[in-house]
Amino acid sequence: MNDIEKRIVELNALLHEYGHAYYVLDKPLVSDAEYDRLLNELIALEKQYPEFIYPDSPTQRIGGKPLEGFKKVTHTFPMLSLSNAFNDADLRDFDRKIRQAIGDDYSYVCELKIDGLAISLKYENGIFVQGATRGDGTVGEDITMNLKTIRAIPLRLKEPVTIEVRGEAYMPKKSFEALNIAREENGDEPFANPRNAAAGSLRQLDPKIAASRNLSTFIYAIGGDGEAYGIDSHSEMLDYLETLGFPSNKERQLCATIDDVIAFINKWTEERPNLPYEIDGIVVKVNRYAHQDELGYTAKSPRWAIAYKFPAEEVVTKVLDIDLT
Ligand SMILES: NC(=O)c1c(N)nc(OC2CCCC2)nc1O[C@@H]1CCC[C@@H]1O
Repeated sequence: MNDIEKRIVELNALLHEYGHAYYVLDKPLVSDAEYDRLLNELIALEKQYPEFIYPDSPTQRIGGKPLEGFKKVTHTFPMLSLSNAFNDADLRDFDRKIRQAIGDDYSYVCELKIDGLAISLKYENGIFVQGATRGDGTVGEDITMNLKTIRAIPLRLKEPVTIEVRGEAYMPKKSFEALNIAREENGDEPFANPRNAAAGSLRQLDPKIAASRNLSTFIYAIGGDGEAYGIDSHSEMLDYLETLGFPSNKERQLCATIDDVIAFINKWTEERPNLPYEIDGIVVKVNRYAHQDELGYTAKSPRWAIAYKFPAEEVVTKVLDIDLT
């Protein structure tokens, strides 16, 4: 490897590290100016030596020309949905069924239910190779080009593993507000909510539009059985995803009893407006994989998980500010 290629490899590694620190850990290691200086050096070297452009180079996040359409992708493992709970009685009913099936030595993991768009990401030997929407759970759309523009999605993992992960792509509240102001100024129809805005952004055929929408993501599952990675529980799996370089939501909590689950739900019912992203509920999952295997699945969702849905907020009709002059 000559000195030029050595420098290109070094710049790739540095920019992956700095990008992870900034976009995933929210703990910058260098100034924006330093990051941009290194990125511009890499762009210049790749221009001069295109044979040394790596597919997972940070310069490849915003792809080339707009697509004609989206290819269909059949998920290796179906992307399941969640059954719903709407009140304490539903939650206690869920808990009773769990206890009847597996006894009483179990615990739950509670997660914020991110109100975005479910996605699936495929990595081969640690390199991001394909990303898709959930679609109908079995067949989704290949939106790899658009997902590459999401800075929180690593193009290269910290370990060279071959893995498929699932998560939620979302648009932060502040980005949603700014986008709608811009759309109204341009005479475009504003998006109804951040979920629609995220979905609309990822369905764009031109990746430059998706790149401009400040999307992010939280990853919350491994496709297929996590045991293959030496993991025995959901909480361990989330920690493992973080060591690989994925963003996972830190507000999760291990709950020993359904009362603790209800306390967690009450806490986030209060805290919800202060979050920088929209959530539409709390996902409750039995933690240990052995228990998940025992409980199994219905046709479309796991028996070991439930989504508590917040009550739909009554729509406050906008009071038109009438000009009284
Ligand atoms: N939206 C979420 O934050 C979320 C989550 N935190 N955890 C899961 O667990 C999956 C894996 C097992 C079955 C559902 N799913 C989520 O969202 C799903 C995507 C499709 C339907 C649900 O909204």
